[in-house]
Amino acid sequence: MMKTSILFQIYVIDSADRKRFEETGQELAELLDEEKLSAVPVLIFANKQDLLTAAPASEIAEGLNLHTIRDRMWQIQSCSALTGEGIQEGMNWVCKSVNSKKK
Ligand SMILES: Nc1nc2c(ncn2[C@@H]2O[C@H](COP(=O)(O)OP(=O)(O)OP(=O)(O)O)[C@@H](O)[C@H]2O)c(=O)[nH]1
Repeated sequence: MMKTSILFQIYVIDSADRKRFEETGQELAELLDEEKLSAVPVLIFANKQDLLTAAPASEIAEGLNLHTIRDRMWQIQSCSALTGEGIQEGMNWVCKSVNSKKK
């Protein structure tokens, strides 16, 4: 029997916790450096968008230098785990990316 494994990464950021953006950026960079997971699609959820204090996804993307990622597909999706907003869109992107890699 042939075994296939589907790999992807999901990273959840608290968009309202600006104090931790720097730490978050370092953690994400380490995650992306992980050799074994190179080329694996990565979805970044910019969570807690229901809060007025939340930084917009575009600002987070810029702060984390996401546009410098070249070795894998990536997507940042604003969402709220509280209201459910954006979760489906994010998961759709993951499914699409995983499928496009299989071809
Ligand atoms: N307003 C709001 N609160 C959220 C959202 N998602 C999670 N929370 C709240 O944030 C708090 C932390 O959530 P956890 O699920 O414990 O997250 P965690 O990453 O384990 O938290 P840390 O221990 O801080 O790293 C909880 O009180 C959640 O209810 C969201 O989208 N909006």
